[in-house]
Amino acid sequence: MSTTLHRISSQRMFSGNHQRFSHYSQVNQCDMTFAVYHPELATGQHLPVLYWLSGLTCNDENFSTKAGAQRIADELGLVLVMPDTSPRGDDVADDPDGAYDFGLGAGFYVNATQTPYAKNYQMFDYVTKELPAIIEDNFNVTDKKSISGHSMGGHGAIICALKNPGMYQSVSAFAPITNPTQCPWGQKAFTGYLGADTDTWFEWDSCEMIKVLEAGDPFFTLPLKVTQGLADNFLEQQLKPEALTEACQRRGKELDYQGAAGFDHSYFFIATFIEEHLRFHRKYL
Ligand SMILES: N[C@@H](CCC(=O)N[C@@H](CS)C(=O)NCC(=O)O)C(=O)O
Repeated sequence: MSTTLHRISSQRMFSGNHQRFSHYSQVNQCDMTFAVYHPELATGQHLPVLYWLSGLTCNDENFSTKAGAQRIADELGLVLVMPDTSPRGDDVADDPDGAYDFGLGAGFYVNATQTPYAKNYQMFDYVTKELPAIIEDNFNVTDKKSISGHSMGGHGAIICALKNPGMYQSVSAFAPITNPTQCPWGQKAFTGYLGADTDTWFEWDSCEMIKVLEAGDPFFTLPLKVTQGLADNFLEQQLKPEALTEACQRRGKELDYQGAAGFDHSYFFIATFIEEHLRFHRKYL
């Protein structure tokens, strides 16, 4: 069934346009917002897509206004697609205390199974199925796609790749929450979205999934790049980059890991390294 898109805004930017859309999401059963930057290097040219998944508290606008990605995407001929980080709306369940790390702005890119979240929080299906179908139906894109993100979204990007063998050409992450079953942000989110039975959490944890990957899984050869600020105040308690580097090392999975001295968790960090990540993805798209 085709989806009706409502254009919220359209701004000329470099050779192309930065546009925001809303639409009714079948999987999340509410209106969702996303942004697309499409270079117009040659009118009508079909271009590959990089999906960007943002972190806690964000919507589509944090990345589009702070990362400075469009200038490089324009040069490289890459379409950027930036979804929101959760369902939204007055009828969508939120954290009971309105906390920033669960509920609105914090969908964690999982498919919730628990009441009342299961009704609207199907963010994994949204970013890996519904949104790509909408993008392919409505924009001049090829079927080549890669995925990247920050923090909750950095982990989300890795999970999307792990759970969809062959779907992406490359994956990268800035300061991902690598091992959510072992950190407070992840434990809170997974308890709320997936329930108290921790056995159901492992298929949503990148380190746990890498541990049990079958030999020959396409993830083993998927280009993977991670950049982590070493002055990030969430480093030890929430992000645990060594959990991911160790999981990859144990399974012989190549990982281009860069610790960036002096950088924190902010979009100043992302703005500094986004060009490296976009050039990395372009090689495979
Ligand atoms: N609000 C939280 C931190 C939330 C946070 O740092 N969010 C990151 C993603 S995990 C972000 O990108 N924030 C929005 C921004 O910097 O524009 C706190 O004060 O501890």
